[in-house]
Amino acid sequence: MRLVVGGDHAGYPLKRKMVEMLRSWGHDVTDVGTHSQDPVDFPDIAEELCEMIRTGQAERGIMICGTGVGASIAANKFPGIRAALCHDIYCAHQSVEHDDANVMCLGAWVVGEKLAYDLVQAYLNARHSQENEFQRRVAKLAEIEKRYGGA
Ligand SMILES: O=C(CO)[C@H](O)[C@H](O)[C@H](O)COP(=O)(O)O
Repeated sequence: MRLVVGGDHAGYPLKRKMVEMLRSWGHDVTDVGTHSQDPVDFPDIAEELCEMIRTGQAERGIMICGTGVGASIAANKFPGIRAALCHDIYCAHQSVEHDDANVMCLGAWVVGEKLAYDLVQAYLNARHSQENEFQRRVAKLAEIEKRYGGA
């Protein structure tokens, strides 16, 4: 899968390992940074990551900050982005199956490395359900964006 991965300074150590792991699994990964533990602002990383999805350069994104909260708040500001903060396996796959999440957010201060890999695997293996109720709800999210000025 074509993936974009990013994170702030708090997420950097896990993000670096995650990029390596995803590549070893055969994914085509773009790493939008950050590339050190020098402080950066997560909204700037989120913008770059989300733009790659919005322009079709990546199918899904994974964004890692300290808690995953800032990453998810920021990513959900961008039209067309459905970001899910997932720290359990059930949400990791259901966020795609029901809600077609195209960005998964993780907190590097919250989950360990091994759980993070399992969460990402569950997220990437999941597919959005074609059932009417789930399609309808995702379409309504897009309608809300249009009504409130999103592109
Ligand atoms: O967890 C986060 C936001 O929800 C991010 O990692 C923030 O950048 C976090 O607040 C980092 O804090 P720091 O004091 O700048 O390391």
